Amino acid sequence: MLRQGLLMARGLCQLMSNKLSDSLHRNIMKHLNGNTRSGYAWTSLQNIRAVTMSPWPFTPSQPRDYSLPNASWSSEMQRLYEHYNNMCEMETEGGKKIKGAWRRLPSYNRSLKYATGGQCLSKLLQGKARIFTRNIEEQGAGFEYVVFINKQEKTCVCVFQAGHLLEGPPGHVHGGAIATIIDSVTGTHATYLSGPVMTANLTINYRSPIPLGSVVLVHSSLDKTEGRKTFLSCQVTNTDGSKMHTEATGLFVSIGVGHLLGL
Ligand SMILES: CCCCCCCCCCCC(=O)SCCNC(=O)CCNC(=O)[C@H](O)C(C)(C)COP(=O)(O)OP(=O)(O)OC[C@H]1O[C@@H](n2cnc3c(N)ncnc32)[C@H](O)[C@@H]1OP(=O)(O)O
Repeated sequence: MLRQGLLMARGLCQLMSNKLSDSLHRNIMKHLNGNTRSGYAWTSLQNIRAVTMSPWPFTPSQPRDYSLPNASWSSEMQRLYEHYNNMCEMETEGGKKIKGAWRRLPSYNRSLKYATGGQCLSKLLQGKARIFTRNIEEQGAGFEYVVFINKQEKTCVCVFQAGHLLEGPPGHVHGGAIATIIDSVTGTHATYLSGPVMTANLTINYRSPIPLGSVVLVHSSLDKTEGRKTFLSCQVTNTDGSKMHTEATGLFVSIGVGHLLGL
């Protein structure tokens, strides 16, 4: 009898506590969606990982991972996604799944999600800030892309489908949009290899126009590292590699977080 009473009391407490934290959570999310500075979560290394820190008991919602397929992806985009994704995880003869040489990098639309506190963090935070390549809400209209990285070979490939809002010459992709995807892919690759970096130099040769709506591959490879400097090469080709669209080299310089804050 006593035991039953205790169990009921514990259940009631749990129910009240869940209800309370649900309601607090709802209020916090309402507050955050109004772009006010509350809670604390930071998604760093743009396309690499999301680290979410939140004071108990407020569990923030999961951000959308833009690197996952959506309805706007063409069959070619989907095929290449599956091609590289299958190399991320392999099945042994015994049916056991093991890690492959490749990794898909998740991608979010904010580098800083929610933040409070610290002067430095607040200085960086702009509630309305969005990652340049992920700021068009309409699926398929802007940059649709997914980045895979091969740790062993120190190479990186991005499957990129350019939407109609990226037009430059009639029916073709704007050179600035091409530079943007190159900077994002090589910058992500350099960050993965060397930690936080900034682009110091990007040299681009445009060889052949990229048709709007087509799918291309953006390959990035490490040339060398020298102290704080990471040198990468990049090629943008059609999906069977028979046509070179763009070639580039990039220099990325390692920075401390203080550099971004102007300290
Ligand atoms: C959280 C992250 C998420 C990262 C998420 C990743 C994905 C995002 C990708 C987007 C990346 C961007 O768009 S970044 C945004 C665009 N880039 C920027 O705004 C950068 C602006 N520039 C700067 O802030 C600065 O100039 C730096 C950081 C690049 C370098 O300044 P510094 O730190 O004072 O270093 P400094 O001594 O000048 O240079 C270091 C070495 O590099 C050489 N060096 C410097 N600049 C150049 C150059 N243009 N061309 C040749 N060499 C150069 C120097 O000679 C020196 O060589 P030695 O004497 O040692 O031999």
